[in-house]
Formats: sequence, structure tokens, C-alpha cells
Amino acid sequence: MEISLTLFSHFDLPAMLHSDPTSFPLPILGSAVMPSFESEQNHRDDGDTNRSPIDDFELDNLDRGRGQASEGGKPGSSQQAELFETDPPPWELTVEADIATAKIVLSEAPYGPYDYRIPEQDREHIKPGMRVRVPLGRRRQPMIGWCISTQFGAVKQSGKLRDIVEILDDEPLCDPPLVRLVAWISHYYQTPMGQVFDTLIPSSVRANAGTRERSYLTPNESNCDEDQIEKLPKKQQSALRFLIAAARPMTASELMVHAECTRGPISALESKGFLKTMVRREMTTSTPMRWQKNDGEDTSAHTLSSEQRVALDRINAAIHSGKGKTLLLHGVTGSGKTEVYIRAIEHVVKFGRGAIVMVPEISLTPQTRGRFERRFDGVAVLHSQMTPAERHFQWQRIRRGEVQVVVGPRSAVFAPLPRLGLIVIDEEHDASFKQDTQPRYHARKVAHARAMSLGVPLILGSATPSMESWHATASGHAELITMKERIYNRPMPNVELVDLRIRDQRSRGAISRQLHQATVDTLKENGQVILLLNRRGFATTIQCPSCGHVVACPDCDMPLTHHRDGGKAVCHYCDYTIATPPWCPACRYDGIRYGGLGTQKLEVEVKARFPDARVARMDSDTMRRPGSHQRVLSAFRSGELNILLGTQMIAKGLDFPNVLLVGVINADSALHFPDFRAAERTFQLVTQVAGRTGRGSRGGRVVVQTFTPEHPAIQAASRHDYLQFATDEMVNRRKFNYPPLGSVARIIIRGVVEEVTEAVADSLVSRLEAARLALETEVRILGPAPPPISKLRGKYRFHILLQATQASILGETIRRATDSFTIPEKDDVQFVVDIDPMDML
Ligand SMILES: Nc1ncnc2c1ncn2[C@@H]1O[C@H](COP(=O)(O)OP(=O)(O)OP(=O)(O)O)[C@@H](O)[C@H]1O
Ligand SMILES: [Zn+2]
Repeated sequence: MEISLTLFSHFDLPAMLHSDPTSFPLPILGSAVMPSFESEQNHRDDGDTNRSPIDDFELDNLDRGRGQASEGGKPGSSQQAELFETDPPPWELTVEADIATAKIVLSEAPYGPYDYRIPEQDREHIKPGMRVRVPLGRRRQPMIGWCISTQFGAVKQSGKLRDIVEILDDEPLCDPPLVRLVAWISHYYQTPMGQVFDTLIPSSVRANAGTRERSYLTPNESNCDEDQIEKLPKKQQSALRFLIAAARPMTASELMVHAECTRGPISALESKGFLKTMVRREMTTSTPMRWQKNDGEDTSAHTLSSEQRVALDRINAAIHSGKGKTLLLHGVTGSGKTEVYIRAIEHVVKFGRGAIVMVPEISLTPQTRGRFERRFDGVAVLHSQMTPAERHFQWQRIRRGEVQVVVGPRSAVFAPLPRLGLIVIDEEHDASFKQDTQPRYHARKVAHARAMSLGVPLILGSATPSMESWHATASGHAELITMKERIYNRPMPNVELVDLRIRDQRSRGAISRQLHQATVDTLKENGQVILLLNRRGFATTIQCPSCGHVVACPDCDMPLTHHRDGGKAVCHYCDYTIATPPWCPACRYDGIRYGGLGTQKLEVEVKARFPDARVARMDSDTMRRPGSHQRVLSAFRSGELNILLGTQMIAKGLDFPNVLLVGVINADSALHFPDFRAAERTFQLVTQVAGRTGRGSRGGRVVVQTFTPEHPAIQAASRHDYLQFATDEMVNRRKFNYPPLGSVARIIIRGVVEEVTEAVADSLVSRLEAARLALETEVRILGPAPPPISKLRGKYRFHILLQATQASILGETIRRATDSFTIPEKDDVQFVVDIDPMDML
């Protein structure tokens, strides 16, 4: 069996792989305090759950972050010393009084922080969170950096400090709490602060997208005494008097209109020094509202159910406490969680505060968007299809305090609301809340840090909470609120399991007899059907039956998927595309086979089986164009469509009362992934998609096809039994100290030459082992080994997995090992640290 694939494929394998049991005695949890996704930095013994990890985090720690590797970049090796021609000998260190300096971090290597002198005239103006231009290195290369702190008073070495050249912002782009959040993210996720700033502040904001500069005129007070004005020609006099009377800056053309003059007198006033010019940057656009609020849904506020009432009361109590607190709202599918969020936000808004609501991708749930837009005046919806100008416009609105509710994906956690009162994460178990490029942050973790530091509640909502959040309720780090019933006490749909191992139950094709019959019955009753298949494309493998050759991506070494539209073979990892070969490229055998099932093939089968039904397919191939989700979903809502089939994007949050049947084509597809979260993902997916039916008065049923009906995750999902699933799963996690009972980190090393890449990975392991020894930490180090995707976009990959009881131990060990780890440029190898990875591929 391939070691590469097995790091997580069975629970016992890591133990087998690990050669030195003494360095990681199992079990390690006996006496240790259980960590959670909550701030393990604080949860030693104090039992204080309301503190933010930021509270214990000092900006001084930052100097340690220097020399970090960057995503796709080279480890920055530059130290402060390199900035200067020579280090001053100690006896020349002067202590100069009354000097102002600023700590500046850069977005590119070397990242800093570095000290710069603040020129006299900028002292009043500069603040942390502003961008500056500074000279770097011997060649005094101009760089843009972020100011993270300022110091006034005596400073060593001042004689050698260089000056800040220019301050680029009129106002800070981050307020002080956000600057602290940046510092904490930088520390926890081991990413240079400059890169975190660039993540926090959208590029459209940094680039002033959709703005232009305009010049405004004001009277030059010092020249404008009455005697002087009297002497001016008539037209100039009247223009100037008009501007003085107006008592506000005006553009030249505005003044021309109001003072009824031509450009001439104004120019004359300017050249005589009667006018001053000031330049302001302004938005050129207001945001175009392309959104149709009326999507046919009931718009009124509901009378709360008793469970909703209790949930809301508990959330409101948390809001009133003025303390940070995490609440997990575990409500079954269709229990009305959104209404609870809306009421809680209404409450916060009453007190003049705002809220952030994070949702998986908003375009998948236009319904959710509509619900918020109908109930609040100032809503900013952030989504992936915004233009840079729109994004910038919304950001400015948010920062000015004009927005009460921000709805968006994980990046909304950084929304610069000036008076944030509440953060909500809906479908908090969703994998999209973890970013897969640096900084590889999890929005839940960041939201927790932000909420606790501001003393406001964080609400996590889900029908299938992540194991992390569930554990947090058990360990007292989050308050559990349960809603067991659906709205109007509607029953949960009945789930039938179809065992695909039994020949009778199979049929030719992807749809079993049972599912076929159920579809026929449902269509007859005018009900709608949702079919889930989590693979896109037509056929998922292209293989020669004669020689066994599999058509694969040359850059990723993964099998290509056949797409029937256009006859393409596509790599789903890097989008490499070729025309699907008509015969075997290896042996020229003329009968190559398309195996495995994708949504395109399912669509063909569904249309053949149910020729009278109107069918739509939803996957990332059909949903490329902006607005396509909304189009398909509103066609489905209006009843124009009978059957909706697609990948997991149809499993989320949809609320259509006429869906009477949900079919899961293959419940096992996620089950055999080499990842310790495979069972959790399977349970979540099946439960969530099953929850799309039975939401109206006509009830609903679910047919789940599987090769492993006895699997605990599938069993629990078939009974909508989260508690059973979570209890079983926690036992498995505990056995191997997997999260949430322990912490995991992953280091990915990638390079063009396989041997060189592996050698770098080996030396990194040695450094990690040395760090473990020096720090006397109990950290388990696995690897290096090739991950399941051992080659991606032409680069070989190795990974190292690390486990410990607490994230802080892992963090320290990795920091120590990588702090001054430099890889020679000629090796062309990069490494990336992923703290709390969600993905093991
Ligand atoms: N108190 C109420 N009375 C009547 N209808 C309600 C009430 N609260 C919510 N609803 C309606 O119930 C339906 C389900 O609510 P919602 O979509 O918020 O469920 P949910 O808990 O988020 O489910 P899921 O986890 O499946 O997304 C919606 O159509 C909503 O408008
Ligand atoms: Zn590829």
C-alpha cells in the first residue's frame, strides 16, 4: 500500500508509521488540558472562556516572525542588519531624545518589522494601520509597507535610522483592534504581518479602485482681506465672494456655474494667490444594484417558535452581558436558524451596532441574501463576482458606519465595521471557511479572536456542527443552544438506504430501482426532486482496457476527467485540458473506456429515464457565469424545473417546500479519502442534502445509495442523529489525538526536482526534531511523505504532519525550526506551513 496515501487513511496507520514511540507516548491526553479551537493560549487553568487569544498576545512578539517562508516565495532571510551598511559598534549607540520612530512591515521578503524615523512634519499624521513608502537595503529601493506602531521619545540607534519617505493614506486602513488582529493572525498562522495586511485589506481598496482625484478650491484666508478684494476686477471679486460665502470647497466647474463666470477669472484668482487648491480622492461610482430583492419568498417576520424564542433569549443575554462569548446554535435542518440570527442582529442594531454574517458562498444561497436584504436597510453583501470598484465602494460604506449588516464569505470576518456588535457564522462546519492560501486562516478561529477581543458574542450555527465546535461546548468554551424541531414541528424526512452491493438493488446505470421508482412517484405527485452526485464531468477515468493505461495530467499525475461537452479531458486539480483521445495514447488500442460517473453522465441518464421531466444540472461547469445560480434556483422555486441534480453546491441551505424527494447517488464518495475528517464530511453532506426535503406541508423522503450502509456515519445520517455520530467520532479522534482533541499542523514542501525537494523536506524534519528536543515538547512528527496529490502543477510535493496536544506547542516548535531556515535559491523549493489544516491532499 502506498505510504503516501495512508497517513490518514486508517486511524491506526500514523501510529504504525511513527518509528519512535518514546517521543510521543500515547495516550498523551491523560493529564493535559484539552485544547479546542478556542484560544488554547489562554485555557491553561483559568477557565476564562471570554478572553481573546489576542489579549495574551504582545506586539513585541512580532520581531520573532522575521525570516518566514512565504507562499510561493523564498524564505526571507534578511535581518535588520542588512538594512544598514554597517552595524554601529555599541559605543556609538546614541540615545537621542525626542525622536519619533515607526515599526514598518513589508508585504514581500524581507518582511520586517523595521524601524524608521518619522519626519517632523508627519508626526501628527502617522498612525498604525497606514501605508508608507520606505527605502530598503543598500540600494534604497522604495517599498510600500504598513505602519504597525509608533514610538515617541528616546530611541537607540536613531542616527542610523532612515526616514519614512511618504505616508500613503489619509486615514488608517485598519483601526487599532484590527492591527492587533493582524498581529495575532501573523503569529498563529506563521505568516508575515505584511501578507496578513494584504489579505485583510482587499486589493481593490489598496488600489483605490473606482476612484479619481478631484481638485477643490478654497479662499486663501491670508490674502483675502476686504481691501485686497475691493481692488480686484468685478468678475474675480464676485467669484471670490461667492466662494467665501459658500463656506465649502468647490471644484472650478462648480464655481463657474454658481458664480456665472468663465474659467478666466478663476485662473486669475489662483495665480494671484487668492485661492488655494486641495486634492481629494472620490468614488466615481455608486454601487450598481443588480440584485432583485423580490424572489417570491414570504417577506414578513415570523412569530418565533418556542425553540427559536429560547435560542434568541440566550443570544440576547450574551449580547447584554457585554462580554465575548461563543454560542453554538445546533438546530436541525429547517429549524429556522436564519430567523434567529436576524432577530439577534435586529437587537444589536437597535443599540447602534453592526453585525457580520458569514455564509458559505453567497451565490449558492441567494435566498439567504434576500432574507437579510429585506429585513435591514443597510446591508452590504460581499461576494466573489463583485468588480473591484464595487468591492471598494462597499468597504468604504462599511468603514464609514453606513452598514448595519455585512453578509459574505470567510473574508467578511475582516469587515471594518466601526461598531461591531455580533458575528454570526452560518453552516459553520463548511470547509470554505478555511483559506487555502497564505495566511491559511480559519474564519471561525479569526472570528473568535476578533469577537472576544471586542467583547461581543460569536454565534456558530449548523445542523451538523464541526467536531471542533462540538468539542468546545463539551469543554465549556462555547454555550450550546439546541433546536430539535423543525418549524411547525414538521417531521424529519424518512431516509431509505439502498445497499449497492446487492445485485437486485442495482440497475444498469447510476440510479437504483428504488430511486427510480421514488422519482416516478414524486413526479406523478407534482413534487420536485434533488439528486446529489459529488463528481463533476462525464466520466472520471479514461482507461485503456487493453494495456491498462490511464490518461493522466502530466503536471499533476492525476487521472483526467472526460467532459462530454466539447470532448475534453480535464485535470480537476490544475485545469490542464486536452481533446479526449479516441484511442489509447500508449498502445493505440481503439476502444478506450470511460469509467466512473460524473454529473454530466448522470444528467444524460436522468433525461433518458424521465423524458417528460425538466432537468437542470448545477455544478461548477454549468455555473460559471455570474447570476447562473440565481437563475436556476428561481426556476426551480417557481416549479419550472422538476429535477435538480448537481454536486454539493445543491446540498447547502436551500429551502424549497415542494422538494419531496432527495436522492444521494453515492454516499461513499467522500468516505474513502485519506483524511481523518472523511467520516465527518460524509455525515455532514448526507445529512445536509437529506435536509433539503420535507420542508413543506407535503413531507418528504430520502433515498441514499451506498456500498457501506453499515458505516456509522451513514447510519447516523440516515437517522438524522448528530449526537450519535459526534459521540462515536469523538472516540475515534481521541484514540489518535486528532483534532479537536489534539492539534495538527502540516508543512508542504514543493519543488521542481523530486530528489531535491525530498532532501529539503528531510532537512526540515531534522530541524523540527532538533526544535522538539530543545523545547522539550511532545510533538509527533510524521513524514516526510508524498501526499495523495504528490505532484501538482508540475511540482513534486512532500508533506510533514505534526501533532501535539496544544496548538501553541506545535506553533513554537515549527517557528523554532523554520525561523532561520533558508533554502538555496538554486534548489527552487518552497515550503508552506498550514496550521490546523482542513485538507490533507
Ligand atoms: N417562526 C417561524 N414561523 C414560520 N416559519 C418560519 C419560522 N422561522 C423560520 N421559518 C421558515 O422556515 C424555513 C426554514 O428556515 P431556515 O431556512 O432558516 O432553516 P435552517 O435552520 O437554516 O435550515 P438549514 O440548516 O436546513 O438551512 C424558512 O422557510 C423560514 O422562512
Ligand atoms: Zn493537472
